[in-house]
Amino acid sequence: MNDLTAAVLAGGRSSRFGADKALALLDGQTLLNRVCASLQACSKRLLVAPPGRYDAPGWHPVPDTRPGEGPLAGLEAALGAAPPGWVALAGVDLPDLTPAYWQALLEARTPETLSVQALDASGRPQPLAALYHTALLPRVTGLLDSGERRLRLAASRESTVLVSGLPGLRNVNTPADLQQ
Ligand SMILES: Nc1nc2c(ncn2[C@@H]2O[C@H](COP(=O)(O)OP(=O)(O)OP(=O)(O)O)[C@@H](O)[C@H]2O)c(=O)[nH]1
Repeated sequence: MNDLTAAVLAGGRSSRFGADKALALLDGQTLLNRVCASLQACSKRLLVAPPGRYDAPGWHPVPDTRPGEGPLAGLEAALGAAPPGWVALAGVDLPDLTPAYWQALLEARTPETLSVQALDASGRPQPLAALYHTALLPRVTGLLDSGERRLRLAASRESTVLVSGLPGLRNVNTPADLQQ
């Protein structure tokens, strides 16, 4: 994962969880540390979150360009801070991601690809554990400027490769999600 920039998004409100879910524990580790561990092999590692909120050694803090405006805005900050090339974007609330998951996405790229996303158990792409090319930055900025906030529109269908059958897509939104 040498040519990959990691970007973990941790600027959310955790309103459904009721406390900061980045700091919730699963098997003795915070969700933030678990997600970061899956991307530790990346050459550059960015943590997109409010300044000073988390202590993550080895992770470069990146402030949101549009604080509180959601994951698409977090992606804009990540693509703007990354060197040209591929970015692995991860929500802090996907604690079962592994290096093997990211490796599978990397291997699915083709020359025309600008995003690689995995299909979850219900067959929907998971845009919060996905690869994005920095060439998408103008599109993402245009979407945000026009009032769009849906992360799934960050890349066109034609430029997105979908991968099925990958484990690791548990998404923690509520305390009950942690028990499953
Ligand atoms: N940097 C950044 N990350 C965000 C922002 N909004 C959400 N995230 C992150 O994106 C991921 C998915 O967030 P959600 O679960 O949809 O939103 P949330 O605000 O964390 O939680 P809820 O308040 O329960 O909706 C999490 O890792 C959040 O920390 C934002 O504005 N900036």
